[in-house]
Amino acid sequence: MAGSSKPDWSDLHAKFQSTLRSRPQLLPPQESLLVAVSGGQDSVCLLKLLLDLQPNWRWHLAVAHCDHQMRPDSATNAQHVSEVTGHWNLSFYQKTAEQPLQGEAAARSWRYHALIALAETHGFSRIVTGHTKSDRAETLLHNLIRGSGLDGLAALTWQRPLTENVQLVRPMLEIGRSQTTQFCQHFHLPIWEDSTNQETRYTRNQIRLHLIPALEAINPQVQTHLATTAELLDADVEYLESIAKTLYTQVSQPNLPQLNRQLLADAPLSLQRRVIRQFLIQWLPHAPNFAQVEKVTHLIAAPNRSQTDPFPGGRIACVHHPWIELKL
Ligand SMILES: Nc1ncnc2c1ncn2[C@@H]1O[C@H](COP(=O)(O)OP(=O)(O)OP(=O)(O)O)[C@@H](O)[C@H]1O
Repeated sequence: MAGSSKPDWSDLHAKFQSTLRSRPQLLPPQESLLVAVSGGQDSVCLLKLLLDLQPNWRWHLAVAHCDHQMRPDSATNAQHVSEVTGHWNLSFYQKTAEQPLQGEAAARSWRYHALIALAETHGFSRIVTGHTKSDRAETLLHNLIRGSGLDGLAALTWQRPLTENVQLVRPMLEIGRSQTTQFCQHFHLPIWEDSTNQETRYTRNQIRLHLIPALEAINPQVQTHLATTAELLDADVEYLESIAKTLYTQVSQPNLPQLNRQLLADAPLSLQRRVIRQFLIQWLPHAPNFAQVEKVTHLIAAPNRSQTDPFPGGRIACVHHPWIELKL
């Protein structure tokens, strides 16, 4: 395995460094970074890049691995990451699920909680993941197929707060998976091959193995173009969300589940939907889906005393002019 004390500078090192310089808020010098390493090529590539740049940037680096217990070889996978980390003289933190997790979504949700807990406990301000440009393109397509709005298409942002003290950072969004493959081969990095990667069991793998190659046959640059689309939409989402947030404070009551529909009536539909989504997120136990947001949006112009069916948890939205109220 190639050491990190005298890095053999590659094009990818230069590209990565240039991304960090052009986005100085991502991984500022001396920051404490908890690198989320699955053992796969993307996160191992990320770890080597960070290690090689570390002398200049003086970060405090450590590695976190989450064992979802979803595969029979998951403990060996964790052991592999621990050994790679030891070889590079970094601290290693692991979380193991108490019981095998069911499905990708459950695994992801548990993983983020586990990573946040590790970061909070050990004083890391940033969790850094190996998401690539290819992941961004695949996530955009995945969300498009599911009928997502702008927010889902602005897939995988560079950085977002997870808690008051911890940020999630994805510094490899300009790097494609073929580049991480080449990098790992060039430096003989020890990669853990995920046994589910080549299976088409999950939608995301189907997108990766079938849809992207079909789109690349039409336009070889499709991954870059999709990632650019996500980047553009991300800025639009940020802008719309900031206006919606201001409008929400103007039309809502601080501690009551009420919205002033008279004030909302003149806003564009796009903002009405965003405000109502924020309202439902604040007052319902689960994030609302599109149909639920639509039902409440229709109440803006509905006759007095109109109401929706009950939402999960039993609340209904009803019109009590000029208010839309959530009631039990
Ligand atoms: N078991 C794990 N332990 C630690 N980090 C992990 C693990 N699995 C994934 N990661 C981190 O998440 C990144 C993305 O991995 P992957 O694409 O497999 O996840 P995902 O389920 O699609 O997650 P997301 O919804 O966040 O995209 C990896 O590069 C790595 O940084």
